[in-house]
Amino acid sequence: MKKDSQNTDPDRLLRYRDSIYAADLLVCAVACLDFFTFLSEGPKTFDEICDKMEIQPRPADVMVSLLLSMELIETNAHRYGLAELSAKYLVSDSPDSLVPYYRSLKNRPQCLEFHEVLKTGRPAGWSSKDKGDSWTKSMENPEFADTFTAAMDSRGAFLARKLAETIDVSQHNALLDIAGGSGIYACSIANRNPRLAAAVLEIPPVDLAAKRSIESKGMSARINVVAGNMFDKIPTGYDVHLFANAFHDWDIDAVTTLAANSFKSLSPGGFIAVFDAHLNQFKTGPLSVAEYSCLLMHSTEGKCYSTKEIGDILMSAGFGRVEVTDVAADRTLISGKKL
Ligand SMILES: C[S@@+](CC[C@H](N)C(=O)[O-])C[C@H]1O[C@@H](n2cnc3c(N)ncnc32)[C@H](O)[C@@H]1O
Repeated sequence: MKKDSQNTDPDRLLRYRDSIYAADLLVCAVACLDFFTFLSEGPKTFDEICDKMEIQPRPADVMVSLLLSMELIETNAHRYGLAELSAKYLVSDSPDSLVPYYRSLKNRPQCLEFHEVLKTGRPAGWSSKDKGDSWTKSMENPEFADTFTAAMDSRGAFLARKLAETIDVSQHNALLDIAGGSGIYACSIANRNPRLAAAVLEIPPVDLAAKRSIESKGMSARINVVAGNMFDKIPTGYDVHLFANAFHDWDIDAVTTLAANSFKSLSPGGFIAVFDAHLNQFKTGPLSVAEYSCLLMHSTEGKCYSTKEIGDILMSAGFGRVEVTDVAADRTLISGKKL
């Protein structure tokens, strides 16, 4: 029987799914890189880690955040060193070493893929599909795009409702949900704000999936779908730009371009709303976000950014009054105003 106090928020279920790649990255760090033995020589800077391990900054950054969040490494004065637990158990020549135990799993496909992503910086196939296309390429296939968009829609049933309860658009007129997927965020926010006009910008063929999904929610009269590429042009006439779970698919240069495109086309007085799983400013947690970042680093060109990284990008694009608000399930809303 259900207890009165039982929490039915799906936080745990989201986390089980989103953290699925994290343990493989730990195995890869221990068994493929022998990373902790390397650190046992003494604390290293991030650049030294990348140079000596011959790994690329984007995946290396995700690995370092994961190990910091797991409290397996520590940071001091921009150097990373061993924590007590890893010094005892994850260094090859320690008498208590568990390295051989981890090494016995190093041929797991996901572990080998991580080694490749770390070395090249290029993402592996979505869902570790053998010789599969990258996520960006896969999204050009209408069948994959439909399945992926339905997945995003199901996650949005909870998260979009929570965001709609949090975001204040009462002084604004028109929202553009950029890379809006099924349009569930635009629908939820429009439902809660009857005066607000709303549209979804999506790249073909996902624009068609968005149209179908919006129609199935009975929202076609309120939510327009615009087909287009957010890197080329963001349509004008909107005073709220929502990027929900969109920045995390791209590297930092691409995210910088998106923020600049947004600032250019947003109406004066409007604001950008970045909704995502963000690391804290020191990139030491939350652990659930550091774990999710492993999946994104493995399968896309992105990762989970920190609140500081996004804040800095928004400010350099020209946005002011940058604010961070907790929403739900370790997701945050970062907003910045075009003053
Ligand atoms: C992770 S999904 C997030 C979808 C939605 N915002 C959500 O949270 O449910 C990322 C979306 O970005 C869209 N996308 C990728 N590249 C794009 C581009 N160049 N222009 C517009 N949308 C793009 C994809 O089609 C996909 O729907």
